[in-house]
Amino acid sequence: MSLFEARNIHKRFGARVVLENISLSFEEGQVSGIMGPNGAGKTTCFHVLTGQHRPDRGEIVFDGRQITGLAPQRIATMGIARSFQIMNLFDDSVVIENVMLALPEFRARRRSILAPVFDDAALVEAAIEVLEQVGLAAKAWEKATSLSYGERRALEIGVALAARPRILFLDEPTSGLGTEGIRNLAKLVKRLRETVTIVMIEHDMRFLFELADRISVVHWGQVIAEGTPSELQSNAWIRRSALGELADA
Ligand SMILES: Nc1ncnc2c1ncn2[C@@H]1O[C@H](COP(=O)(O)OP(=O)(O)OP(=O)(O)O)[C@@H](O)[C@H]1O
Repeated sequence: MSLFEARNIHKRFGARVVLENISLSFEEGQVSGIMGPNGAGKTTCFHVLTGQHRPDRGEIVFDGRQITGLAPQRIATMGIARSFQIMNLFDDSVVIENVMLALPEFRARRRSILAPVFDDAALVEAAIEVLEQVGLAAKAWEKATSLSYGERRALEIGVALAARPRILFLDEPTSGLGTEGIRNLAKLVKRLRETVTIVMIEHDMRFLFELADRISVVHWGQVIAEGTPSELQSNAWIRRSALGELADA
């Protein structure tokens, strides 16, 4: 059985049907990609899978357990983490504090986010470990605002990893990054896939085709194609569509 499965998901906003009978499955230890044109329903799909939106129909199963309709906080504690399209960091804090605040042991021990955190050696050590995973340990004590855009993206992933998820959802991780930032992010994803299952929405085809084991193409709120990168490169629809920039590469 797949680690994560969404079956026959429907989602509408008023009269607008955004997801129409979407089924997706993500295997443990793999990088899964979701691609599709703007407005296809990809982000809505992530919102439904991670609990921000309740589906109108369908079910979501994680590690054999029904999570359909559970609150996002509950879903997060079960080992499902996500990053958002818009970066969501505490800019006035130092890098390490962003991670510390997201550690489950911080949440368990501290009642107020205003309480001092740096006197807790175990928390600092746990946060440093996460920062090492995303290549930011050397910048632990710098202000979050001093980071480059690519480093901020890595920190955002670190914040998601602080919950020690089994599956990590990334919504357009390359957005806003230049060539070097994308290259560094690709290296980071390759490292992280050793320890966490990854699902990412991505417009950058080169990035996605290089990293993903399997890709689902979402269009008009449906999965219109699915397969390995090489299977998809020969898919007639992909070759015809504007998404097929790699088809002839
Ligand atoms: N809360 C909402 N209420 C009404 N309509 C919504 C809501 N959220 C999304 N939509 C609509 O659903 C459609 C799909 O949006 P969504 O953001 O999921 O697409 P997407 O594939 O992620 O696009 P992009 O690649 O541009 O991020 C859009 O037409 C959007 O306007």
